[in-house]
Amino acid sequence: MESVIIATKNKGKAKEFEKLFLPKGLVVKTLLDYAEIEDVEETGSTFEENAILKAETIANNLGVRVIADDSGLEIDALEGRPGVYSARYAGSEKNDENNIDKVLDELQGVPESERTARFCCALAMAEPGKETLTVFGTCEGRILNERRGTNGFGYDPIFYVETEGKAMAELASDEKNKISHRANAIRKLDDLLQKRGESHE
Ligand SMILES: O=P(O)(O)OP(=O)(O)OP(=O)(O)OC[C@H]1O[C@@H](n2cnc3c(O)ncnc32)[C@H](O)[C@@H]1O
Ligand SMILES: [Mg+2]
Repeated sequence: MESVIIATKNKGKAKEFEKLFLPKGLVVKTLLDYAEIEDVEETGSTFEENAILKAETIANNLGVRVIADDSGLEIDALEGRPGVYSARYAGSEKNDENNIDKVLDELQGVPESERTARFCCALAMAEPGKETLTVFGTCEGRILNERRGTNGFGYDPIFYVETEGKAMAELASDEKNKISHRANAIRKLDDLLQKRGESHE
């Protein structure tokens, strides 16, 4: 089977990409398969900039086409935070549980109607000698007062999806993969490639 390289070390993302690309007949490889590759510093101020940084650095390093995902949670009552700092919101160690606690603390006393938020996902596809493509997907929701569900990763237990009537972490993976920011971004990438008469190979 053909393969696609995703420049991520996040196990939660890796699992989702595997399931999202399998129906396209593509096996996913991630940086978890290339332990020797060092982390790319995410110095950009937007999801797009960071996705491009990760994709181009790893594509040049490996000499092949690579897709990178930079994603996170934008909370309106926090002026868009944690945003590009989502992975390390509660400190320099990446810790999903501490990140959730920090968000819940900051939103204490904020009423339901003002707890609107969205997950964002920028994907960049880079290949040495070619123009880098970027796409952007979102998923609207609101922040719960406490955790619900154990599926998914990151902020999924406190992100309520109105259209599903469930927290993201209460959705089965195939349900999340229909409506997520990541799924929406992949659909846009597929459309862009199709318009250009290209494919993922
Ligand atoms: O950079 P890579 O290696 O891909 O892994 P990362 O975990 O550092 O990923 P990001 O820099 O894109 O940071 C995104 C953070 O946003 C959160 N996040 C992204 N997508 C999410 C999702 O689908 N569900 C819940 N949280 C998500 C999660 O906490 C991630 O750590
Ligand atoms: Mg990162």
